[in-house]
Amino acid sequence: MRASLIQIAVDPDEPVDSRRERAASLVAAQRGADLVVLPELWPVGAFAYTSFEDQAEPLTGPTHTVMAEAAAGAGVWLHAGSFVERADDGVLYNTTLVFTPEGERAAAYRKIHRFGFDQGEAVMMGAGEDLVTVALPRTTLGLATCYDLRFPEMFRGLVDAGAETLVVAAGWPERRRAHWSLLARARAVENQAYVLAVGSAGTHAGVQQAGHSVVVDPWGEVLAEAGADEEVLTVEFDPAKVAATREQFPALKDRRLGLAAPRIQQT
Ligand SMILES: NC(=O)CCC(=O)C(=O)O
Repeated sequence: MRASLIQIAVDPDEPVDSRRERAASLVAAQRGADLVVLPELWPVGAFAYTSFEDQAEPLTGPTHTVMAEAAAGAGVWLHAGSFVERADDGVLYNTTLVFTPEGERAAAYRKIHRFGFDQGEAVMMGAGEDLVTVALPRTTLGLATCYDLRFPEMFRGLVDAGAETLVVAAGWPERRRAHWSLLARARAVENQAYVLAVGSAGTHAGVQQAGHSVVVDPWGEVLAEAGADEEVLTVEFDPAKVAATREQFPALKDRRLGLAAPRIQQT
């Protein structure tokens, strides 16, 4: 399979509509790929909290329209990163869209773990409740967004639901880049799955982005890694390697599920 990770730069001086058109052009240039992935909140910027209200869109708003057309135009599965969704009841969500090569929406995932502790996204947005997987012809995607990367139990849930390729769309800051690289590899090794982690470039509301999108195989090897600036990272990977790795080194079979609520001995 060939995947293209579009590490788009978010420049506050670029109008959102222009960036949307630019993202669509970048997707159009990926014809021939099986899967194209964009990062978290690239229309507005993951840390541009003061713009969330103004830039919120309904599920089928401009980002949905432009990305559906881009997927169909290029004939690719498109993980369109995430955008600020305003639900019918007015609640905002950090929502990821996935489109088929025909431009049909295959999935929508609302970010489960909101970042910011007592501010920003954590107080401005609702939390998703559902794990989401998407069956492609040769692999099943498990969807996660940025801060989700820190929660291994979520990824194990995705694997239990059949995910073999874990896609993390992020707007990860440069100052915690070491965590990004480490956690992407950890999620791949512990789940014996591919991890496609796509970040953004540029500066979101003064927060320098890490870039360094990365693709890790089920053995924890880094297959490809981007630099800090805008670029498209293209990688070929073999989905069959997930089953092969799980068979050759069957650690997932050694899970002690009965200990999910372990007895505690205190002395
Ligand atoms: N947008 C995010 O979720 C940022 C996450 C982050 O900065 C971190 O986990 O560190």
